[in-house]
Amino acid sequence: MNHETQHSNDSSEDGVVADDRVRIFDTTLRDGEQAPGFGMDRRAKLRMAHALEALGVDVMEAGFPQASPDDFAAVADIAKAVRHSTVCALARCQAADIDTAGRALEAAQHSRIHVFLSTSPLHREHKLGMSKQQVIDTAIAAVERARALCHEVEFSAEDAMRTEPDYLAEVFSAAIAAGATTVNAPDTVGYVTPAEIAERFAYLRKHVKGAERVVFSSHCHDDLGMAVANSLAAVSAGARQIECTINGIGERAGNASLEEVVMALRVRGPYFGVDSRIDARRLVQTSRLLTQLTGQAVPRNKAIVGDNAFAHESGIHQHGMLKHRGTYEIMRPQDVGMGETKLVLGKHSGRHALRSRLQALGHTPEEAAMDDIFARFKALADKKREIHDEDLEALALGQDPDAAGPWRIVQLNSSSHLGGSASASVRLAHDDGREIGEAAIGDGPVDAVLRAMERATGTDLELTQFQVRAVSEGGDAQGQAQLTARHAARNWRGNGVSTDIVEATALAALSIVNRIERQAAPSAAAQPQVQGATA
Ligand SMILES: CC(=O)SCCNC(=O)CCNC(=O)[C@H](O)C(C)(C)COP(=O)(O)OP(=O)(O)OC[C@H]1O[C@@H](n2cnc3c(N)ncnc32)[C@H](O)[C@@H]1OP(=O)(O)O
Ligand SMILES: CC(C)C(=O)C(=O)O
Repeated sequence: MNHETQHSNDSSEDGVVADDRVRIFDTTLRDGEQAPGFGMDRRAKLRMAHALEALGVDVMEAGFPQASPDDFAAVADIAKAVRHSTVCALARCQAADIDTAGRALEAAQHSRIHVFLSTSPLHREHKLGMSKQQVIDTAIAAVERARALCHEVEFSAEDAMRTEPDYLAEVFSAAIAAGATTVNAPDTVGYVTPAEIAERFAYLRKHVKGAERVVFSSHCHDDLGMAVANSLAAVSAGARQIECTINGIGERAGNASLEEVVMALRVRGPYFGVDSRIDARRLVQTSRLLTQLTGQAVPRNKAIVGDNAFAHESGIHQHGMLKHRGTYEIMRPQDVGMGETKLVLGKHSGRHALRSRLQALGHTPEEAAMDDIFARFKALADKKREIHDEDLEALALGQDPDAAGPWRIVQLNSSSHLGGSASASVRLAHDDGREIGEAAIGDGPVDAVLRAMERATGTDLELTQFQVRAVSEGGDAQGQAQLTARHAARNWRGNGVSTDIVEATALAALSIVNRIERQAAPSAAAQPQVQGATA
């Protein structure tokens, strides 16, 4: 099958390649998929291919058809389905691989065969057993064979960054003469530094014959954590294709992350002077689809797509964000499809963020109440990893103004015994300077703590109603204890909120005792009738 070679490289009339944008060559479905734990069958690969096309990748490397019947079928499926990206297949410089790739790509709207061959001394000698000239001859034969079977050919010099620069230029010159329209210089083992790769690409663009007619491509691995930086350094030195993967998946430590490369070019556009055509608003959904298809999640701190990428917990950051978003964000979450910025309330949060959230929930506590709410918030946050809105509601509720009073809990312990009984001990402090400790045994921890509270405060509480309800999510959810007790021929109601239901009960009892004591105080007559107290 002969194909008129059509440059998908946007080359101008005289064959000089347009320099104005970076082509995104996604290899999620090949380099990404070949890594342990990330395998996908043909159905999964087709679903991912549709997402990559919608994302706007210029090229998607759909697989390695010679690898297996299922990978051949996956490439063929994708070639049939995808219309707005070039569909690429990888092949060794062996006739059978190349012919198989050509067959798999037959239905493609725009097809590319990507042939590769090692060029470094170590690979030449120990892996291939080839001389320099044999490598060149093999590469030429492979490119010429592939040209007859697809629209365009890419040649990769595997382990290019550990290849002698002058020899690498010689190999690329031969591949271009044979018909390659893209030449790719992979950092196959993730070895090079940004300064070195920039120097190498500048050298290649100067010394490769036909350089002006082809696209130079960079394919970086992350063994030393420099894949994205190296890819961007290559762009600065003239590379106009970056090979990358969603979530940075790939061999060993993975490849350059597509979302990071794309957003670096987008956010620092003036610095790089070129951009890709990726629809960045689809980055998060594409990342999550890959997670769903492979079952491999990304870490919370993953750049661009991680759950924490636009989440702020520390009080200083939250205060800054409330004043001006640019204090701690260099892009908007909406730009990558992440939704809204999150100010996560937790033990590192400050008053500004807490007040802001309470106001959003309809609570406008007075300054004095705010200090107490903040203290209870911090105590709660020390126990819970994240504070949910329900927790805040409960705190605001639990901070019933009537509940404030002379008594406060200093220490509380309880333990259950075989057979169901329990013991509890409390240490309470009073505004008048008293500090009282008492212990009690009860039918269970709630009964025991109520008895201990009665003993410590000298207040008889005849429990008439006891309700507990979860007021937030998760295993460490808070519970709200609501008590009704009779004292001095009246019903008194109190509530307490805590992740520990025994503590919630103690707080509820304390709110009743405080209310009773305030009621008994000389100025009580001036106070309004309190909620929950009935004759
Ligand atoms: C850097 C990269 O990521 S390259 C892509 C790596 N991806 C994969 O390998 C996944 C798919 N691979 C496979 O399924 C298998 O390796 C196959 C089907 C391609 C080949 O399997 P086998 O024929 O059993 O060979 P095997 O994988 O054991 O060894 C590789 C052979 O290819 C040769 N070879 C390796 N790279 C190349 C190349 N670029 N061009 C030509 N021959 C090559 C090796 O010299 C070796 O040859 P030998 O069998 O004559 O000794
Ligand atoms: C096949 C080539 C491009 C590759 O994956 C590598 O060298 O890492």
